[in-house]
Amino acid sequence: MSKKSGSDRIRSLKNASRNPSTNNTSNPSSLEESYELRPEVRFLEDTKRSKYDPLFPEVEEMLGPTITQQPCTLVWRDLSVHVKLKGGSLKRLVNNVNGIAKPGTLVALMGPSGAGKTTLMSALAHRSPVGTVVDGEIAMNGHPVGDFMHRESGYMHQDELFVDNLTVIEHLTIMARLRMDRRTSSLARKRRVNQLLRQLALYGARFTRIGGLDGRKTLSGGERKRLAFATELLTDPGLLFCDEPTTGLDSSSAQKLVDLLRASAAQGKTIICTIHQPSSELMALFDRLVLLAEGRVAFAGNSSAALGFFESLGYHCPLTYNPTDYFINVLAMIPGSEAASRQAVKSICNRFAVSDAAKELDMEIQLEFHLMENVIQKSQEEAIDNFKAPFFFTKIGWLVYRYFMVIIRDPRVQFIRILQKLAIALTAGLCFLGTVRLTQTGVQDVQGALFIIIAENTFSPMYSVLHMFPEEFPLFHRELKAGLYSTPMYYIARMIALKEATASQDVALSTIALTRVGSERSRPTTVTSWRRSASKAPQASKACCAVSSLAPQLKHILKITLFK
Ligand SMILES: Nc1ncnc2c1ncn2[C@@H]1O[C@H](COP(=O)(O)OP(=O)(O)OP(=O)(O)O)[C@@H](O)[C@H]1O
Repeated sequence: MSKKSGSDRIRSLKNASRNPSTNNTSNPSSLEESYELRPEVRFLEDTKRSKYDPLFPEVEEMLGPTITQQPCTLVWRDLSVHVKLKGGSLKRLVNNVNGIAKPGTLVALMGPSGAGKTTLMSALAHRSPVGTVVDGEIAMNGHPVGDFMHRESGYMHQDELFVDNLTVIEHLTIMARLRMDRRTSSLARKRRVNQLLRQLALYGARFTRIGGLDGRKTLSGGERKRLAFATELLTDPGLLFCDEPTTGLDSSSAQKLVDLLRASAAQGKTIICTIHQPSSELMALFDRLVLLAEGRVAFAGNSSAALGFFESLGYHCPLTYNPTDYFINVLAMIPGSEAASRQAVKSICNRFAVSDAAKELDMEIQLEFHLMENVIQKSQEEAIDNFKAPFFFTKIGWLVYRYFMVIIRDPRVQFIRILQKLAIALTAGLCFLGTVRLTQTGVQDVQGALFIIIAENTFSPMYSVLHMFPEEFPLFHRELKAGLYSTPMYYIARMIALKEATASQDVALSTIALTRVGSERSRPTTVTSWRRSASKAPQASKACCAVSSLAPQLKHILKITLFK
């Protein structure tokens, strides 16, 4: 593929979204052509095959894509978002906003910090935090938004969270199992993972660990963002929300990521994206710009029309200025003159509310609500009801696999634990070597040995899981809200993985210590003691997991357990 100049690329990407003939999900070449794939993802030089390879690329080429996304139109009218404060009063974060996002469009949601961008996007995606009150109408394809939005739309968070010890392909495979319809064949799942690895230029890094502290190669910031994007694209949702996807990336990685968003929009997706300080070239890739300030819409429309609107209000962007930076500066609160800034913002929002652009937008929204009520609602309901989540035990199985990998992929911790167990077992065994006798002293010795073994099998697993929940809570909470699994599923899977991974160590401790202590004459007693002491560890772990889940932070848990 020949290298295109920036403006050529923007033109071709935009044309792709406008031209229905190329705007077809059954033609993956449009994405590949518009997004310049790195040479290594073309597989030509890649001869290494392993059991993790999702599918051989030539088979993939033959089969072509299977998933067909549904075009999504999202409309919101008179939308206000309030948050409940401690005293019970409500604080308004988003104030009576209207808007529309159509298939094939990439919408940039911009505004100064604290303008309400994340709050608005969470409300649109039906992912508002607890304690938030959303008023107004939001509809996707004629259906008021509800829990189905977790399945029908993707949400790329600003801070991407992963199980760091997994490799890219393991992560995507597990996510495909948890997210995709249970009737999707194994072949189709592998094909989807394979497609995404290729399309998002992650194929070369498919065996790379996502993160970790053991000095191994891990994903770069840009690759992590692309992996987060790939995760959301697994089910090929028609609607995608991206919260500051370019934050923390250098300009070239940011450009590549927005190119990807643009290319996805060109395939018919509706993408709403909050973004900070985009360059002019990046901004040119967006179809629509929505400027928020103080929770209100200061402008909505084509980014080129924004300049005209601000100029009509007397705000002239200097030639050397990036227009979007200029708009944000105009709408930002100036320290020391907040009242004047607020007044200026209020006046801009009021002027926009009565502008021709706002009237046009209102008409479009009214029309969309009207059409939706009559035409599409039924088919959308059918499509929503049609989704079949994976079975309970399938999810548990894949979660167990994931957590098992987390445990065994941290060999240093395992190694230290084994050493510690061996040391304790040998010390206890040597201290009480051959002390099992049917005398008063013998019984007391056995009691002492059992106490040490049981204490070790109880307290050591307890403390080793104390940090577990606080560490995993953010990811657990996010995946729980996304409907990937339920709390009981998480708990059961976590416990099974924990038991399987550590049982051998606990059994080894009891066995070594008790065989040193015990004698040939009391083998039945030794076996009973061994069984009882080894079984203490899982029970202790489970009890401590319950304590671990009581508080979201480790310091709180230490306070609970140490009674500080
Ligand atoms: N739970 C809450 N309680 C009180 N105020 C809140 C709460 N959540 C958000 N806010 C306030 O609402 C406003 C909008 O927050 P939001 O996160 O939507 O802004 P933003 O435009 O996304 O900002 P940024 O670009 O800095 O991420 C901010 O002033 C924020 O402090």
